[in-house]
Amino acid sequence: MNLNMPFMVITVGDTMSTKGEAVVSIRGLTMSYGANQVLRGINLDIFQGEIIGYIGPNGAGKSTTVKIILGLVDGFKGQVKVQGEDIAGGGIEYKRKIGYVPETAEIYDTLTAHEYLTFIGEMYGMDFRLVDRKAHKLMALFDIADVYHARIASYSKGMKQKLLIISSLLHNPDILFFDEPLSGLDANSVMVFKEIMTDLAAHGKTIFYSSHIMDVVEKISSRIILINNGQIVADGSFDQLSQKCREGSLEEIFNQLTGFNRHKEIADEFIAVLDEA
Ligand SMILES: Nc1ncnc2c1ncn2[C@@H]1O[C@H](COP(=O)(O)OP(=O)(O)OP(=O)(O)O)[C@@H](O)[C@H]1O
Repeated sequence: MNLNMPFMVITVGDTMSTKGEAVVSIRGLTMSYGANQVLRGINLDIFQGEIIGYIGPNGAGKSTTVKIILGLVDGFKGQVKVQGEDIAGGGIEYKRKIGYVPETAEIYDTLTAHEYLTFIGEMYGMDFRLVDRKAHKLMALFDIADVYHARIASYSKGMKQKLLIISSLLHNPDILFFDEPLSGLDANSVMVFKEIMTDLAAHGKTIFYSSHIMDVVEKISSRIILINNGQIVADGSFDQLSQKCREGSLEEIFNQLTGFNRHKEIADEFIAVLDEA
């Protein structure tokens, strides 16, 4: 592992001229919570059909970036455009084209999935019967159709996660933001969801996928963006990043670019503290 260049910026993506207009365009994005400057000048263009693996250490600002794009967080500086529309303009129409699986979600869990999903669908202007039929079919494909009329409070963690995924996709959005979408899913469901992501991109959808599961990000992403200390420190396909960093896995690239190699030392110290009398 080469730790001599922990904070270099690696950008190896194509230029805009080869890909048309950006679906999401971010310029000079900064964001602070009080004295804590979380984002320090993010510049980013995301293009149709890309699966962006958006990675970085805990607290790096991944969820904050997504929430700003979705219009859920105010107080940022810089410019964010979604399909050419500046989100600071106050319009909400662009949100119809977006689906979102948040890292942690508040679901109305006294509702049944039937009630919840038809409510969400109708909020997007869908016909009740259409959303009901689609919701039931999608629940069946995730093997949870039998609880369609059961209260969400009775669901396991993975069942709730499947429900969140379905609710993000019901209205067939063009741009998907998935924040740790695999959380709680069993191995079979992970395989299904990975295929769904690939198919969505092949159908021209754009996916912004934030996760700490490096081997999935490595395999699924057409482009990987790593942020550290509020800045983009790497941007390119896995093959491009691995050639530049001379590392074999995304986990090792992550270690190198975040300047981290103390895992063994920290684990040893952790055990030593547990052993203290
Ligand atoms: N509502 C908030 N108020 C104050 N600080 C916040 C708030 N939300 C996030 N932060 C801070 O912003 C920083 C970035 O948080 P964010 O959730 O964007 O990180 P992340 O990269 O998604 O992390 P993780 O990988 O742990 O999910 C952290 O220091 C966090 O404490």
